[in-house]
Amino acid sequence: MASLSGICSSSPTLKKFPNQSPSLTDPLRKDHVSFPARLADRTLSLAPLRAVAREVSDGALAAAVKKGLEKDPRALWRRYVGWLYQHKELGIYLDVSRVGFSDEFVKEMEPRFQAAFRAMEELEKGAIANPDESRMVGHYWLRDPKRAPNSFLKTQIENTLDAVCKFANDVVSGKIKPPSSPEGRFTQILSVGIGGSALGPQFVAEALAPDNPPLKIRFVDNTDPAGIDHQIAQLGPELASTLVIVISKSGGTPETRNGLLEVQKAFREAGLDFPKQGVAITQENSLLDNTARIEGWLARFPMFDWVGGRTSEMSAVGLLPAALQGIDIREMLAGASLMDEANRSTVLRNNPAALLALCWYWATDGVGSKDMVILPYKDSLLLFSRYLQQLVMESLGKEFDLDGNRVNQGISVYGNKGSTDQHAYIQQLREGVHNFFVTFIEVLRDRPPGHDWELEPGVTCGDYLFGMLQGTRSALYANNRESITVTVQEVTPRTVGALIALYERAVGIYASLVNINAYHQPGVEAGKKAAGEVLALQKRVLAVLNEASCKEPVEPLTLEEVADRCHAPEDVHTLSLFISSSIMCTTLFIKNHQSSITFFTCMQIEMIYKIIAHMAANDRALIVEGSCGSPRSIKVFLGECNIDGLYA
Ligand SMILES: O=P(O)(O)OC[C@H]1O[C@](O)(CO)[C@@H](O)[C@@H]1O
Repeated sequence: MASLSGICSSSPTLKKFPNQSPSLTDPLRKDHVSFPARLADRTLSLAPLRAVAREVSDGALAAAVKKGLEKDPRALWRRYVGWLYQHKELGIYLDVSRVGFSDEFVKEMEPRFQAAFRAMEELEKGAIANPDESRMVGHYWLRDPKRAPNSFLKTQIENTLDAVCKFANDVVSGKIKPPSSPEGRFTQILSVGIGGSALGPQFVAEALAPDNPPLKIRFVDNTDPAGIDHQIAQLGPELASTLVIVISKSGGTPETRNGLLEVQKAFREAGLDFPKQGVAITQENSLLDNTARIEGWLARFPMFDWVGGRTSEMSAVGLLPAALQGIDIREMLAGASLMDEANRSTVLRNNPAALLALCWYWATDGVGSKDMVILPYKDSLLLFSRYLQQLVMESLGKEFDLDGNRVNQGISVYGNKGSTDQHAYIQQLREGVHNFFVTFIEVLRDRPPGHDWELEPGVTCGDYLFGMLQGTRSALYANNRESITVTVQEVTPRTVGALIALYERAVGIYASLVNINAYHQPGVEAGKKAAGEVLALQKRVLAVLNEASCKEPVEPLTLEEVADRCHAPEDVHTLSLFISSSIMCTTLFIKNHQSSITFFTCMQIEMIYKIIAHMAANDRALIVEGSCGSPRSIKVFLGECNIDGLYA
């Protein structure tokens, strides 16, 4: 290993590139980030350094650090060679030389890594690694079933894989056919699912689907009616030869349910028999599973309790759509399994996932102080950053650590692809606010053999892409911006499987380092609950308006009147979720201070206003007098009175 003394020689624990920061007394500087309690040991170790640093004037400090920063190409080469990780069989390299951690930092972190390795070993043996939900975490068993903690789970995994392969073969070969398609075989997949039930399949389809797959894939991954209409319109008459795969671990996610209902309506309107073209991937006995069973859908595949949505790509969730597109899923599994094996090493420098976690910890101070920019220089890997966004942010973005301390952890992830992004935001990365570190994903093979040509003497199109990556990496480093480079030979099922496994494990290890549960997502529930409450309020608004509109003469209501009539004691809890006060709201609160309109009703008025504006924009038999731009002028009633009390 190369000596790192030249890289960060001014102090073992000196954060890299501090010459970037003009003032050590600036409260926004990262030195002033409040460290979570569990990280107090590191804070202490930085304290003497900060004391020294404060004694040095900004200019002198910058000069001192500049001297210490490694810009000598020979020393940098030694660091590169010393830390370069290679997985020979997979043809994957990991270069962490452009992240400025020191030997002392690595030494300091070693006990924590050993603890993380032990935690990972326990997890793989079937420990309850997700304590809040009392669940095992078993996505690693999916690519190596013999590691499952019992033979029942092992058989479940193997049987599911066999069933996926058989079903996909039968569909592709035309043995399983759509009932009324002139094509005589399935030609399209419409995948309905969201979050972990969409992002993996989307990434893999973009990365690996051949130019002419046996079945082409489309996604409904939202409850946006126009988006769903667009997908269905694009299918056109091919709806008759579309296999609809509905994916939801819980089987009750509203967006997915809505997507299903919309697609089923399109089938009815086209005179097609949905169950003969429907497939469900979900947990046994979920709402979706029961629906599919009762309606007699074409097939059902299980999602396991011990696989989280964001780590489900190697379950039926990812494998079935991939196999139907002609992607070699056993190769994906083999790549993931090989990577998992490497990531079981307890020697940090031989463990690529641990090396990534080390870099993340160093770059973000272990508190998410910098964002992770993912830049694959390959069009087919465009969706990798989007996939990683959920994997990293839903796993690491946590309010509390495992001991109940408030830590507000996380690392923000974004990115698209190079060199395209060089013409969008690299300007800021090079010269602007220094709040990120980059991960370059380099693919050595430009295009399949035999297709290359030189567009100028000695230079191919791919050479330009290569040059852009290397140039950007160097330019960022020259301006003290850190980067990691992951290099793969080619984008193949094997390397994609390995990349997914690499990041899954890095997230798990990093979570251990910062002592959080990476496998639950309590924060998502608040938004879901609030959305349900908005819809409940909408129903109450409609009931109130209906009652007033059934009167003779019709009684148009102001927003305050609607709110007053909607008001019920339980709103106090409900509406506290919407404390994003508006001017209208505050004004009303002050104006009506003496009256019966409470602050919470005031919150309700804002939401009622939004509900009415939304319904009015969507031809919902609502008549609004006044201007939506001045909410207090509004009076509203229903165009049709519904005496059956339909909205009650
Ligand atoms: O697969 P399901 O249960 O429909 O959930 C979809 C997504 O919703 C979440 O639960 C929360 O966003 C994700 O973790 C998950 O991937």
